[in-house]
Amino acid sequence: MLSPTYPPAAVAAPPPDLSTPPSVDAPLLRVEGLGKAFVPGRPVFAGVDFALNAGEFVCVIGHSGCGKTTILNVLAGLEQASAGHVLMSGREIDSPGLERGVVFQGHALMPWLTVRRNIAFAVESRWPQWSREQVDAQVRRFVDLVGLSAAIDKKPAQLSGGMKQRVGIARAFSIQPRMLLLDEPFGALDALTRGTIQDELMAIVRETAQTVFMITHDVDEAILLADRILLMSNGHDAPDGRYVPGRIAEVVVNPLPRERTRRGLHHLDGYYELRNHIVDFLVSRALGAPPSA
Ligand SMILES: Nc1ncnc2c1ncn2[C@@H]1O[C@H](COP(=O)(O)OP(=O)(O)OP(=O)(O)O)[C@@H](O)[C@H]1O
Repeated sequence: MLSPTYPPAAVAAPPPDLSTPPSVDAPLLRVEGLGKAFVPGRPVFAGVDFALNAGEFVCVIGHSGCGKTTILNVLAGLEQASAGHVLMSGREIDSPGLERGVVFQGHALMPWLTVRRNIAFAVESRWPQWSREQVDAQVRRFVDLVGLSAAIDKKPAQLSGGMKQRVGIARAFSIQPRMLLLDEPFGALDALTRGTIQDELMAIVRETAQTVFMITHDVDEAILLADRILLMSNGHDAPDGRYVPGRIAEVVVNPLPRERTRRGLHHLDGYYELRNHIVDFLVSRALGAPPSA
């Protein structure tokens, strides 16, 4: 079954242009009937279907426990699903791979290595045939992109939380993955640093046409960054006693202009409507509560 979409099709989509044939481009990633049960008979989520097109930025939002990280781990190949398939360019994902870069909330840097060596380690794994000069040029390019050139020979303990998270992002981008998987990458940062890194991430994603799947709890972050936002509901017991697994309850297409900025976001037509729609979902529908009278 297709997930409902927001805004309603009549408002969101212009009439189809019948003068050109429909696109035959297959999505980069296709998730079909995905389910995961840690406890038999009570899957965290089930029947999760979505696709990611190349160059698209998709965020997933939902309350704690609905299964966001589990889905991301399955896409990363770090966890096996109980049901369904994840296909990347038509091939099943069943293990980690360098075509998928992952950034977690904790930066997961190697504390004994400098920024340069942390990133070089990833680059050397991706291109083992590269010379030392090629590796170093790639490292410097991505360290520069996240504004850390001055800290390239420092170790993680000498960096702030925001700087460490930038190193994690530079490392993920430096292997030029076909898809980037971000699990609340800015969750531990203060609001100011978070805003700066959001701007940087957006600039890099636009520059590199990167495909991104990102988990966030921050509605404004999703509205700023995402082309589409997947709203997930939690598994719960329905009033009739049936167990209802978590699922993607709705797919929200971001109608705001793609060249938006953090500062200008709340001045854009449609911003408050979109924000209220997502917040309403989180407050009244995401946990499976019956609609209030
Ligand atoms: N390895 C595991 N063994 C048993 N249960 C697990 C395991 N991993 C996750 N779970 C359970 O699955 C559910 C979904 O977890 P998950 O971390 O995917 O949720 P989430 O939506 O990412 O939550 P949060 O927003 O808090 O990070 C939770 O109830 C969690 O306790």
